[in-house]
Amino acid sequence: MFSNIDSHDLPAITSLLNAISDPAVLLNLDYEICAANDAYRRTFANEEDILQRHCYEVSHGYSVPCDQAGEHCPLRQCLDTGQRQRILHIHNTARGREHVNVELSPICNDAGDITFFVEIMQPLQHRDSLPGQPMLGYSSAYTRMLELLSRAAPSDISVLLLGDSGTGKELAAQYLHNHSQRSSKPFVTVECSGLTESLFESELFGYEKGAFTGATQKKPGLIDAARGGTLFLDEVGDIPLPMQVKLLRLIETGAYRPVGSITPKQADFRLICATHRQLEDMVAAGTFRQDLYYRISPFPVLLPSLRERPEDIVPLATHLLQQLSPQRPLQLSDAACEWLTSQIFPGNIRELRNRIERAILLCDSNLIEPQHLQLPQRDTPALPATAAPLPAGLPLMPLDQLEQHYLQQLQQQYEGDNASLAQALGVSERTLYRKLRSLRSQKIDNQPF
Ligand SMILES: Nc1ncnc2c1ncn2[C@@H]1O[C@H](COP(=O)(O)OP(=O)(O)OP(=O)(O)O)[C@@H](O)[C@H]1O
Repeated sequence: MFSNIDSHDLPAITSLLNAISDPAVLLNLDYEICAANDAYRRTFANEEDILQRHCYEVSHGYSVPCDQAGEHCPLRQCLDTGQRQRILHIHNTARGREHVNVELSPICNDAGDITFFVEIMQPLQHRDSLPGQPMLGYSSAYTRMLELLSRAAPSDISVLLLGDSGTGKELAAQYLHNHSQRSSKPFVTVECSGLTESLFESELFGYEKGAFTGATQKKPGLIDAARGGTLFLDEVGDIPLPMQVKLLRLIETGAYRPVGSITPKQADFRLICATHRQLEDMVAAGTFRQDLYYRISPFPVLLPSLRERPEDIVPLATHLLQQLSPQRPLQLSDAACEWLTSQIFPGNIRELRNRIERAILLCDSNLIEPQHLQLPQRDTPALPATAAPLPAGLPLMPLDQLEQHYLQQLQQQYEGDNASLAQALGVSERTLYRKLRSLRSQKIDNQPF
């Protein structure tokens, strides 16, 4: 029947595969499913006969192998390297599209040539960061990010979550905690921006009675609250330099002293940090300690912005619609989907969420149209009124030169507030920094138009 498998062998191979509790199949070199265990049939086959069908067609509905459809193909990689491969893929299941951890191992003949593969699949269950708050996204940029999270979650490694505002860094931190061995212990968030030095110490380390005016009783700190669990330092890039030293000491020694106490205490937490800032640039500028940067960043994960995953906008908007208005059977019209996909959301998912929340209130029927989603004035944040219009009769010049003049002028108007400037221009701060860097390196003259 199939390459090298006799139909008489099928029951024995199937019962071997049944020894694996996760869904598993035997594949041949032609990507055909030669045998499948019961768990696979229950999870993915949906009562269909899947033997002799191609894995890429059953799993993804493709007519060609994944690597020819622009995705990573573990079978191809396994063939190329001869090694076991692990990857996070999106599979069609009876419940719809789901992320699945795929592990593919080669089986060789006596001559050492690969003849078959055993593929074991673990659906990435409980993708919820919080109850009812799934990490939603099917684009390859998002799937790659989710794969990193799922690999890091079970270990105790410190993770640094990077990404623009509203990309889901806090949700990702919750996900890491919920899928870690510390998940039954507390998840404690420290909002680092705006903390003064004394507040930082007393909030984080706690204090003894009488340690300072107003300390009428002993108070445990957030490190105590996170004992055994996860400490999430949000906006870690906003911690001023004097406090960075204290944080570094804590991370390096695991020891701290409550304010007013002489007895050191031992901390026990897994550290997750997040920032929308470019920490490497801050290290270069001397505003973030290099030693602290290395301590918090052994496993950096970049959360993609919505601009990098426009195909996720409509699924996200649909999910938000159901989440924010569970009682009403609201839907997005085709025009609304088209409009949403064409938009730039500098505030990412948070901004999308705000638009949906507003549209729910404005829509009287069950169909959300573009006008419910559009803001009254402009759809992209307007530049301030002080932004000078380009003068008429502007000499013809290369576009990149024009961009440089324009950015230079805007930078003066924004007085160095690059975060606001980036938002107004609809680009990430990272992109703006890159453009400004090239502007500085080219030393264009400072003349306005
Ligand atoms: N993948 C996702 N699926 C569904 N909702 C999401 C996803 N990512 C983020 N959200 C929602 O978007 C909003 C913003 O997410 P979150 O607060 O985690 O972003 P953030 O990157 O931490 O933002 P900031 O840097 O401004 O603090 C929240 O309401 C969150 O529930």
